[in-house]
Amino acid sequence: MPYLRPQTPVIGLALVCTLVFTASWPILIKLAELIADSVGRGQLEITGQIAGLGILVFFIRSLSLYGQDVWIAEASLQIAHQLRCDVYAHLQRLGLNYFETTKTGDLSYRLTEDTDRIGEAINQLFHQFVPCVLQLIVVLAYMIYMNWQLTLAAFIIAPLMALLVTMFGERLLDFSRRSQNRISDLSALLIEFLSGIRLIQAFAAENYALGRFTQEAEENRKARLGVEKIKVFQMVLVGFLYATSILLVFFLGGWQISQANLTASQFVGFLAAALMLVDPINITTTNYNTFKQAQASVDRVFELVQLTPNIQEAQKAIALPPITGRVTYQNVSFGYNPQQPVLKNLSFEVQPGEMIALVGHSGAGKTTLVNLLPRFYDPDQGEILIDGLNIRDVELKSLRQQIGIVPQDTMLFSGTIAENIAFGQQDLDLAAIEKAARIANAHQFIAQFSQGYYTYVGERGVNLSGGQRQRIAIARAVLLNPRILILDEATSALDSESEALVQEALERLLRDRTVFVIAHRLATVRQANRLFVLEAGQMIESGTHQELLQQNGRYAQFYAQQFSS
Ligand SMILES: Nc1ncnc2c1ncn2[C@@H]1O[C@H](COP(=O)(O)OP(=O)(O)OP(=O)(O)O)[C@@H](O)[C@H]1O
Repeated sequence: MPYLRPQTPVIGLALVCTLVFTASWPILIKLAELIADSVGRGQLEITGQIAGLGILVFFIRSLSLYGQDVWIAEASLQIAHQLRCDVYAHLQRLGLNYFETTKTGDLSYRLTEDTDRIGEAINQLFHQFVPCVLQLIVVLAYMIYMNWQLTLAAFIIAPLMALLVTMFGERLLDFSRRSQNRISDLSALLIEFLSGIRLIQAFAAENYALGRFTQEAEENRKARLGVEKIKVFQMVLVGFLYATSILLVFFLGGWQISQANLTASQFVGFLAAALMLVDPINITTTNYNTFKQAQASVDRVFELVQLTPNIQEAQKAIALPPITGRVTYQNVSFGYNPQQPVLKNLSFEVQPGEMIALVGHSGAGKTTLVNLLPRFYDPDQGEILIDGLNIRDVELKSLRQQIGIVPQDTMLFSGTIAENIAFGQQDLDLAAIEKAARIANAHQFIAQFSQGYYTYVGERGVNLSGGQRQRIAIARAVLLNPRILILDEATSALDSESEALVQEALERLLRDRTVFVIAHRLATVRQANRLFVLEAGQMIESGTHQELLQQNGRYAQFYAQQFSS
């Protein structure tokens, strides 16, 4: 309803057209009766006049049909569009934990196909269903007025038809749900396989992938076949019952004519009316099926709307003022699931401009520790403060805008290099983008492309090397100019020239900021003001590289394993 309401003026206009269209039915029936009469009597002039009138009625009908269909299309497409945008906006607010456990293909299917199906159902509701129901009522009323006995004969089977259609509708809903879930699974699998095609080819796993794909496609075929069988069976049955009723009408009509209770032309008029019911009966039955299928889509789409983001803004959240970058963790504990704590009672304070290198074995909790700072997750216990303000009390956007992240693998979105550097910003300031790219040692390679900053990257564009991507990510962070920076150092080795360029760019980026770096390089740990050594979610040592080496504790061991060679 909230989506239909804004469209009421447009739908209202369409319904006016529908009424005009419907009103033409009894007129046409009357004209059919009159023309049959005049043809029977051989009155050519009157036949011509009636035909002329008929053309006028058909012309007005056509105009109103056009208005009705165009306005309804406009309203239903607008509703589907609005719904799609709203659901996407809602999805974006859900926490990372949701996306980690959900298949992208499934979500994308719900936002594309399912939403379309809902729009299609709304279109059919107003474009076909309402006009057909009105037509049924008007024509039926006119038939009763003409000859109630014949009408009764024609509709004696109607309750049985209605019962069958409803019964089939319920089964159809069930099958549609299954079928839509299946196709959604198929599209999820397809996205997974296509994005991992390198791996599939590298492992010569084509047959394995094809096997899984075929199996999923087969399930989809079966589910679809179920839906189609129900629809076809229902259509055939309704058609059979309808034909039976018409034959009954012929029998009763013939009897009435033989009794002189009915003239042949009246019978033609009645039959014309009865024929005008064929389409609406067929269409309303098909529409009913479409609605049942759309109901499954509505369930699937609104299931997403009902998800509540696990990261909520406080009711009286304030915008985080420009920060200096002091970060405090107070007794922070966190686990992705409650039974398995990943961070255990962490407490530390980092001063503005300090560079902290996080070191520890894989799985020690380094990424998790920094993920809590932009509130990708909230701690189960304890508090995190920035400049003395609890991050739960500030607006998410203002918090995240002041924290820059340079990930290990840089994701490039389809678009120009300039758009990728100024990612998330509405207006592109090319001078600032170029300046950032120069600081990030990226300007040189960008300038070599014939389109420069307007070169298309990502899907359908040029592919950049690992080192180039990293420098784009650094340029992004330079442009954002955050006080706090999180850097996940790439583990994959670059060639020495590229490595030197990235290193130099990083050194410029890190200057005068509070930095958390998940360190994989010796140069970084040496450069850091302090190292935090994590093990099983606890900070077991902290200090400078030299201090920790002198302590000859866990870091010294770790250093010997990781860096000394
Ligand atoms: N999204 C997640 N859901 C559930 N468990 C997770 C998730 N991310 C990480 N973990 C678990 O939390 C623990 C810490 O992971 P984390 O990624 O923080 O370690 P790390 O020190 O950054 O490791 P690495 O150096 O390998 O990246 C690991 O046991 C990991 O399996």
